[in-house]
Amino acid sequence: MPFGQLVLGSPGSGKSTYCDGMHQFMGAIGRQCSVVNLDPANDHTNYPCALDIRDLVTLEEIMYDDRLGPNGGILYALEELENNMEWLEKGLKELGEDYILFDCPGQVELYTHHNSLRNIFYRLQKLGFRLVAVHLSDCFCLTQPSLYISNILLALRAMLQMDLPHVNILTKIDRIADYDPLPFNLDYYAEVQDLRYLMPSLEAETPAIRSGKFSKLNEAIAGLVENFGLVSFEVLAVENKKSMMHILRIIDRAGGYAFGSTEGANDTVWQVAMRNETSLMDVKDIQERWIDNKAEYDELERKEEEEQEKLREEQARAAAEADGLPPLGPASSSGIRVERKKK
Ligand SMILES: Nc1nc2c(ncn2[C@@H]2O[C@H](COP(=O)(O)OP(=O)(O)OP(=O)(O)O)[C@@H](O)[C@H]2O)c(=O)[nH]1
Repeated sequence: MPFGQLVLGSPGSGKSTYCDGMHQFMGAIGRQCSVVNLDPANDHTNYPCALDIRDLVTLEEIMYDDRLGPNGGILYALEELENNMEWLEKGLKELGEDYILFDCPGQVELYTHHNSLRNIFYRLQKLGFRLVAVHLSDCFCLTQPSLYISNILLALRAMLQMDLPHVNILTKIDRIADYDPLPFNLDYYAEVQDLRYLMPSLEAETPAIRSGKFSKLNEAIAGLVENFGLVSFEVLAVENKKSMMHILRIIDRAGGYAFGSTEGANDTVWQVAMRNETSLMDVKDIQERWIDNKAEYDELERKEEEEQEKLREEQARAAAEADGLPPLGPASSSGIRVERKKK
């Protein structure tokens, strides 16, 4: 049974970098996976692209042929894909891969109200794919209450529209310590606790429109988010292996990968749950990890990785000697290194 992640998020939230990092991380843990590019505007991918929507349709062609702008062009391209699902189905079949990362376009209309993306994945579900929507938001949004609340609304809308197991992630969390100090602990934002505490800073942000109506609107939005009670965020620094491991565990649970590809196969659900429970205890307090003691943790993890690297090299050398082979060069690093794009 194939599994997949739909990587969603507004432009620049880190979707392609995530796909690249997750692809490398899965390679390092021995899980075969492929990345499929579904963004018709993405003409350069850092990851090895197993299947590319641009082989079916490109944004430039659509904009030229149909005289559309970039936003309309992307929506039209996804409608094209929806009408040519055989192309995607055939491509996925030929790949024969058990795990696929789908790098989606950044146009938010595609996962707030336009139906093509939803219909495409609905078709894949019918083919047996077990999918998880992974919705990314740049943690920069925490620096302004209005941005943070907009991102919550966006995440909520995407959850309702995509109607799939869903994991929301605040990306680039390694940068959060570089921004101005936040008025609340990082957990407050990640757990989406009572938004009413943010109201004074929200109103201070826009003094020109402060009014009774504005306050009521904000309270109504806070009430709406609270009533749904669906949104919370995980945090991620894509080059940090522990952070990637934590995210993948959560996604595996959300999509059922953690329970094996067929019910009753291998370990029981309880065995898997027990195993994950102990590993989840390793998760640190995010405020402490990414803000209060970030430098100390970075240094600690760097040393840990160096030691693991040395150990791997020694083991590889010992294994080669035992087999009577010539000594090996340095073992290949399983660290995630992603290419940085200049924006
Ligand atoms: N520091 C840091 N930078 C990151 C991280 N993830 C992504 N970035 C950077 O964020 C920028 C945008 O990342 P992309 O992966 O291009 O974002 P995208 O969502 O694919 O963007 P579009 O293709 O425009 O929709 C790049 O410069 C990345 O290097 C992270 O975890 N930490």
